[in-house]
Amino acid sequence: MGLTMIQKILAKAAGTSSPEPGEIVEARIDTAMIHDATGAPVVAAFREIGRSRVWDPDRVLILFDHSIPAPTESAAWLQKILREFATEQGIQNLDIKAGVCHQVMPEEGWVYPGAVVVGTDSHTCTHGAFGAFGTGIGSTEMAAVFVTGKLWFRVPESIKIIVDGSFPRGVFAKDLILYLCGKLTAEGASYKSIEFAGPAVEKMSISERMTLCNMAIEMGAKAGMIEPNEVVLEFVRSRARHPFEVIKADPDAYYSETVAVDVSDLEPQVACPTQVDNVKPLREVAGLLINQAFLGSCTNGRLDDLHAAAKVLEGRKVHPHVRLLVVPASAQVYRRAMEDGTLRILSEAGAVICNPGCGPCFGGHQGLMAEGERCIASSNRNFKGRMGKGSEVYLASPASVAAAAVVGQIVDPREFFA
Ligand SMILES: CC(C)[C@H](C(=O)O)[C@@H](O)C(=O)O
Ligand code: SF4
Repeated sequence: MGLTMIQKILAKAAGTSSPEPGEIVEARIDTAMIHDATGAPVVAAFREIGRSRVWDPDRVLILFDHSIPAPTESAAWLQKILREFATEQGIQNLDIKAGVCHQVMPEEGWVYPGAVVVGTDSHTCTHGAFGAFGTGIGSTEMAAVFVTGKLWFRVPESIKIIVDGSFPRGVFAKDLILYLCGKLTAEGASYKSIEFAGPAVEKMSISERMTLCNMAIEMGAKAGMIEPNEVVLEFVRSRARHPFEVIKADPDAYYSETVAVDVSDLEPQVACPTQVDNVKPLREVAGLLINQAFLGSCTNGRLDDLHAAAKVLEGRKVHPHVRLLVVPASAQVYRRAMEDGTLRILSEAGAVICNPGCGPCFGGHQGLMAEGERCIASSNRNFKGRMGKGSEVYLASPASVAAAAVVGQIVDPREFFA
């Protein structure tokens, strides 16, 4: 029996030949990332272990993204702890302004095919878009990684999702992943690795691949992975911090489940409060009034997402009862959107453009809601009270977010793409 992508990556990182699903392996870590929201407990756990030095300061990355610039004194305090830790440990890779960790890591070459990437953030699964094994870990696990450079994993089984067809106008990768969350449910892939494949995925841009892998965790998956194509390889070749090897699944690999989808007749989707798998065709909730629209996050805060929104918003105005918050996922995205005129279009339409980071996605700052208010968001979670106690979040594509911002209610975005 052949091996899946995750089996092969773990085999290489652990120096074993063919680990079976369920087996425990100890893998070498290529990149270890902590951020401002979860970094301080890692430092505390590291101190408790009693070692003085991290195993390799050049493989440790500290990013400030959740609450930047610090909106509270306690956020500033957590960041101070990390700055001091970086200085003490000789960690050069600390960035306070680059943007959302999962966007910045590939941009800066921390993610490449075959790499084992861990972060104290659940959406570290995004990095499967580059053929890496990325996964979120806890703070004490990260402290152990800081000491040893290794971590044990139970080798996951894999689910294969084969995507065929071409997206209709106004329907995007985000609609596909929302549809899949609804179909597989929030526990449907618990501790499994999801491999996305098929002709529609092969054609996808880096950004679309990231959107898919980003939400693997919303189905409970340990990882989401896609075999890199030439576009991905071209991107990583000029950036990768270490030599890498492209790892593909064997043709006769074992999958616990195979799901086939054709996107040709997919329609815009929305995940209704308060679970990511509470997914409906968007038309079923069309007409719901919204107070806020959020375009950003590690799911959909990239240049093509801003472009999709700009296409809807060009020459139009954000509805007077709505605040549209645009938070580019990274400083690079921000600059490109500035250079190509996208930010001007969004600003002229009435959007509030914030500095790169997580912003309102997790209810941190830059746009919380009052009780009874409703937001349509391009992010990945709509849990109870996430963006403010008693408020509601509907998850959708950037196009659906922009369309709702114009009309003041949830509306089918396809009419803007006719
Ligand atoms: C704050 C952090 C631990 C959290 C996560 O791990 O996902 C956040 O990024 C989120 O999206 O809810
Ligand atoms: S953008 Fe949102 S989902 Fe992504 S890491 Fe930040 S808070 Fe988490």
